[in-house]
Amino acid sequence: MNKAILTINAGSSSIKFALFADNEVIPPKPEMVGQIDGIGAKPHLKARNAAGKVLDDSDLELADAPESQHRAALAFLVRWLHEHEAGWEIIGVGHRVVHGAQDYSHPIRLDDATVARLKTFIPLAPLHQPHNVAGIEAMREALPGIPQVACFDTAFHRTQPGVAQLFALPRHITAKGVRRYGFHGLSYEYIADVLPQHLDPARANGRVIVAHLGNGASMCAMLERRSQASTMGFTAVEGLMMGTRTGSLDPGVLLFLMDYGGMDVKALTRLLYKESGLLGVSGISQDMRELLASDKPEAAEAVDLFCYRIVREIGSLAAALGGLDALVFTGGIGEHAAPVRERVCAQLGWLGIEFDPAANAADAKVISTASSRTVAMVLPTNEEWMLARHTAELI
Ligand SMILES: Nc1ncnc2c1ncn2[C@@H]1O[C@H](COP(=O)(O)OP(=O)(O)O)[C@@H](O)[C@H]1O
Ligand SMILES: CC(=O)OP(=O)(O)O
Ligand SMILES: [Mg+2]
Repeated sequence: MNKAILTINAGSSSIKFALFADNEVIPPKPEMVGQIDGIGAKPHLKARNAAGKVLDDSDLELADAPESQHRAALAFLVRWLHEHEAGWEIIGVGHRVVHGAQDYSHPIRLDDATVARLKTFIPLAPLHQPHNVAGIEAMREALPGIPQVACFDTAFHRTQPGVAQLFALPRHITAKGVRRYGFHGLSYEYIADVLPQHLDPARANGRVIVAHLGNGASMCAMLERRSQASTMGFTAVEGLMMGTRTGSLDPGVLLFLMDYGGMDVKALTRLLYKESGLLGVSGISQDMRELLASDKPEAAEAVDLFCYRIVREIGSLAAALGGLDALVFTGGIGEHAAPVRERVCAQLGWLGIEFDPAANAADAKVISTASSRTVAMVLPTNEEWMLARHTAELI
């Protein structure tokens, strides 16, 4: 049988998985990819093999209540994999784990003690960490004895200067670990890794901002391809406006809502993570495709705010870097939503970006003109490949 590494990215409403062949090196293209999305609402499984053949595309009947559908979906996935992994021997499983706090700046092999440690970070990432841990537990149970590895979204950002990791809080609170961590690290690590293949060395190692725009969205400022600053901080709710998350919000709003709106922690968590962002402002959808296709003014306003917040934060990150040599778009929206890239880049002439609308509309790799002082480009991310590579290294 051929050896393979399985990767699991258990998110807030989806579980993405991929199977990579492992013969000494791991090729960037998986043998099989799939995802169960719509968890908590209308779960649906889609999977295809390396040749693009659809292996499954069906709604799942998961009887459980929405809150327990994650576990049910994982159990289903384990059964499904057993039926479809014919010819592959899984020798390791790599898990994306959103929060590694201050403890982990590198991927780790998982055991009972480390899994227990990861559970203590659940309050730091309530939308992600419980699902990440559930994925680990389900896979450890389903594949006993097979090594499992955790790769952290926060790890890439541990190179940030101290000042970029601090809140203006009293020291005893900072000492409890209330500091800025940053997320989407596997995506940034991948982009940092491939940047020299796409840019001249001076630019690739220069002042680069990467905009990871997916359901969750953040940006990272890099120098010498190492993280210097990020828009996300203590939790994955800071920074940019997202699908259903507010992004940065005047903390006074929270005090007001607690004092006069009768909202408690649970209600505020729901508001900040699930009811706001593109969904909250548009009142229509969290899905950028739907908003771009809509002619409702609320949809247009949501997209306007999304782009405006990106432009504002690019200004902030460029200030931290002392200028800008390249801007990279990635993630579902960054890779596919040309109108979003256009609105952002059109407002960045002052940072040296001379935008090329035709290249952008054609989804070209470089979307700035040949004479542009700063390069703007689109690079598809590959978090799964980073997971597989780290897992292979550690086992
Ligand atoms: N062709 C497209 N045009 C505009 N937006 C798109 C397109 N394809 C995907 N998106 C958007 O990308 C977002 C999901 O990004 P993705 O990176 O897949 O999310 P996740 O954070 O779940 O990994 C959604 O808002 C979706 O509407
Ligand atoms: C950290 C984070 O926001 O992740 P995602 O984009 O998968 O929601
Ligand atoms: Mg994502």
